[in-house]
Parts: sequence; C-alpha cells; structure tokens
Amino acid sequence: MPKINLPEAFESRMKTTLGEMDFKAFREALDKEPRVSLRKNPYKTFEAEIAMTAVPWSSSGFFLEERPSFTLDPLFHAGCYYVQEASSMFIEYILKHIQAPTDGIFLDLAAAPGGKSTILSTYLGNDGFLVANEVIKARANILKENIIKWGLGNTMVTQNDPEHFSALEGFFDVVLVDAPCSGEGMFRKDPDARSEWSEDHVNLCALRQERIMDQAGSLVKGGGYLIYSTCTFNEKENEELVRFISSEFTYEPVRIPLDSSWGIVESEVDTEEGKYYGYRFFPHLVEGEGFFISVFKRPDDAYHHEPKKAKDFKHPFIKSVNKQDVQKLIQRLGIPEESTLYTLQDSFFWLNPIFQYHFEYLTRFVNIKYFGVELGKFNKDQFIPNHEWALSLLPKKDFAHFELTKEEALGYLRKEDIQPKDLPEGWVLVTFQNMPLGWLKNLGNRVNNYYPKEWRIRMK
Ligand SMILES: C[S@@+](CC[C@H](N)C(=O)[O-])C[C@H]1O[C@@H](n2cnc3c(N)ncnc32)[C@H](O)[C@@H]1O
Repeated sequence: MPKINLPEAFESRMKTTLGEMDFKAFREALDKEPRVSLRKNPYKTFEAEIAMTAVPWSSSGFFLEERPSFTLDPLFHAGCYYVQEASSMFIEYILKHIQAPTDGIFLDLAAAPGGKSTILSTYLGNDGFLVANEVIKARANILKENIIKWGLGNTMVTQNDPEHFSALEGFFDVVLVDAPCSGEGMFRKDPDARSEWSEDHVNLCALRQERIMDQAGSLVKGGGYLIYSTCTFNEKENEELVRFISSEFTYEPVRIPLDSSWGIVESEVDTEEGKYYGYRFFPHLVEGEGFFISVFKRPDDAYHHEPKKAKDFKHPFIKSVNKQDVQKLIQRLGIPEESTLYTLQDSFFWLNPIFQYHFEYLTRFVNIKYFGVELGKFNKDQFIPNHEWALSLLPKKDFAHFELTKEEALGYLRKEDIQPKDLPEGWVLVTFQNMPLGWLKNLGNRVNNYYPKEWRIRMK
C-alpha cells in the first residue's frame, strides 16, 4: 500500500505521460524520503561537520546523508548556506551555460522565499545587480530576510505585481519566472500540495502563468534571456506555456547540454515558431524534486532599454547622501572607499556605486522593501549598527568581535539575555565559527541582545 495517496486524475495523467513501467518507479519514488540538500554561500565559507556529497550540476550544492536540525545550527542563521532541493540548483548550471553577464541586471519576478534569488545573487557577486520581487507582502518579508542573511548587498527586494514592471520593457539581462504553480513536484515533500490539487486548479494556474509571462516576456533586453520554471509535471503549465511565450514574443530557443547520468529529461516542444526545449526533473530519475525549466534568448537586435539619467535623484522616501557626508561616514564606519549612501526613515543604506545609475532609475517604478545593505542610524552622536550590516559582507572593523560558544550562540538567536564571559564593552559583533550572527551591546552592568525579535528561534 503506497504511503502517499495521489489524486486519481493526477495518477491517470502521469500513467499516460510516463507509461505503466515508469509510472511504477515514479510512484515508488514518491514514497521515499526526499533527499536533503543545501547550497553553501561561497562568500561565507565554513567547515561542514557532516558528510556531504556534491550535487553534480551545482558548484556549491550538496546532498546530506540525513536531516540535521538546521534551526539549531547557528551557521544557518548566519547565512552560510540555504536549504534547497537539488533540482532548483540547475539554474546556476543554466546561467553558466548561457554565459549570462555577471555584471548584468537580473530580475527574479516571483522570488519568495528566495532560494533561486540567492543563486542569482551569488552568480552576480560584486559586479551585477538583482531585483528580487515578490507580490505577496508576507512572503516578500521572508524574501527580504533571506536576502539579508545571504548578505551580498547586490540585491533590491521589491513587492510588486508583475504588471508594475511594464515601464521596464527591454531592461533586464536575465528575467527568471519561477511561476506559482499547482506544485505536483512537491507532492512528496508537501502534503498540502496534494490536498490542494485539482484539475481546475491546474487550469487556473496555467491562466495565471500566461498573465505573468505576458508581462515578463517583454522585460528582457536584446541579447538577454528569459527563464521559465515550475515545480509541476503537467503540460498545461509547462510545454503549453513554452508555446504561449514563443507565440507572444520573439525569442530564440535555447538548448542546454545534459550529462545523461543526471537523469534530467529533455522535452522537445513543437511550436508554430519551431522547436523549443524544456527540461523535466522526475523524482524517480533525478535526485531532486519535480521541476520543469525552459530557457529563451531575446534576439540581439531586440529593444534595449537604457535608463535615462536624471540630474538629481528624487524619491518620496529614499534620499541620497551628499558627497561630503558620504566621505565622513566612510571614515567613521570603516566601510569601503567606494560607497554610495542613501537614507530611508533616518537609516543609512549602502550601495555599491556601480549599481547607482540603474538603482536610481528603478526606484521610479517599483515598491522597494530593501536594497543594498542597511547600516544603521544615528542616535544623537552614537551610530546604532543594524543587524543587516552584521550579516553583510561589508567590513565591521571598528567594532569588537567576540566568538560565542554554540550554547551562547543559540541563546543569542533565541534573543535570550546572554552574559558571555569577558565580553568587551560597547557594541560587539558576535560570531560563531567566525561567522557574524549579530550585535550585543555591553553596558557594563547589563548586556543587551539586538537580535531581531521577529527572527528569533523558538525551538529549544
Ligand atoms: C514557486 S514560488 C517561488 C519560489 C522562489 N523562486 C524560490 O526559489 O524560493 C512562486 C511565487 O510566486 C508568487 N506569486 C503568486 N501569485 C503571483 C502573481 N500573480 N504574480 C507573480 N508572482 C506570484 C507566490 O507568492 C510565490 O512566492
């Protein structure tokens, strides 16, 4: 008796798609425990204590032999890795294959909770800029938290409906749409995905995907790439969307070379415009969850939207800091010589100057939840450093650093009143295995814990 009950209509469709033999293997795979995997943050390296084997299509993805408690690992909260199933990590392989420009501007249109955004942010490193967008407010907050933990400072988090990007036609080098879908590929991991599934829901998802792609398809600049993915198996949300994109927009098909040992299945999609390609991940063939992905190239001579340079930066909430004050703050805070600073509600934000031009242009059109690195604010003459700065890669050299034991680190992350022995006075950056976790302030008679309340861990 299978452990997982599948919706009947889904089962009969999968039998047709896969054939009886393969369906049996697929069915058995769904009853197995999913493999646990994570992707390390190459900018926050650490010594792993547990055995890991590499995910073959990812430079920093690893399978674990068992599932540890990530919540009780301080390095997880320091942004040293992101727990992600392996199929999704294929995005990195695609970016490398298409040689997406590392100094480009990328958009992740449906980004929460941020797994794929952290892949894009890593790929762009110090040279490129990512707009990570999520339409649902609560989910945009989770996205923001994960971007802050990842800490590269090359990302702007926005909360917009795809429609709001319409003024940015031809603007992005890469647009990723990891579309909301019926989630058939999550049946193994997520029982809710099974109970919410119905044929009507599949149809509804396909319509919503068309609406999203209708917007997203125009945002890629000439020579750029559109990447469409779902975590579902049915053709309506996958191959049919490939047909929709190829008929609505001018895109060239992109074929991705595969290693046959990976078990990824190429799906040739015949369209009126010719053959396009999709890549299918089935759990009985691949060590990962169900996934579909397709890549499209915008012809080189297609529209290329260059931002118009404004004389002065104007925004209702974000203000740019004048050059003299930037110099003073560079000295005072020990941040890089190359810094652009802005204020938002009295708080100072850092941005790499190479993104300034594009960032300032983007602020005209989108609803910004976060950008660059939030450094902190002045209280009279004292600078109060923000948690975001602690988790970022920016230097914090003017502050004392203090290494916590694991027990102290967990107490800190639970926002308890911890009293580490020999803690220096004043603002202290606390670390675990040399990875910053956040701030403590030692007032002599009392130690204040500045870990964000809403992020604290509740597990004992
Ligand atoms: C599959 S999830 C994205 C997962 C994410 N890319 C990751 O790797 O962590 C799809 C996202 O699309 C969002 N979404 C829902 N309706 C949407 C819409 N109409 N337009 C754009 N995004 C939408 C969902 O809230 C959800 O966060």
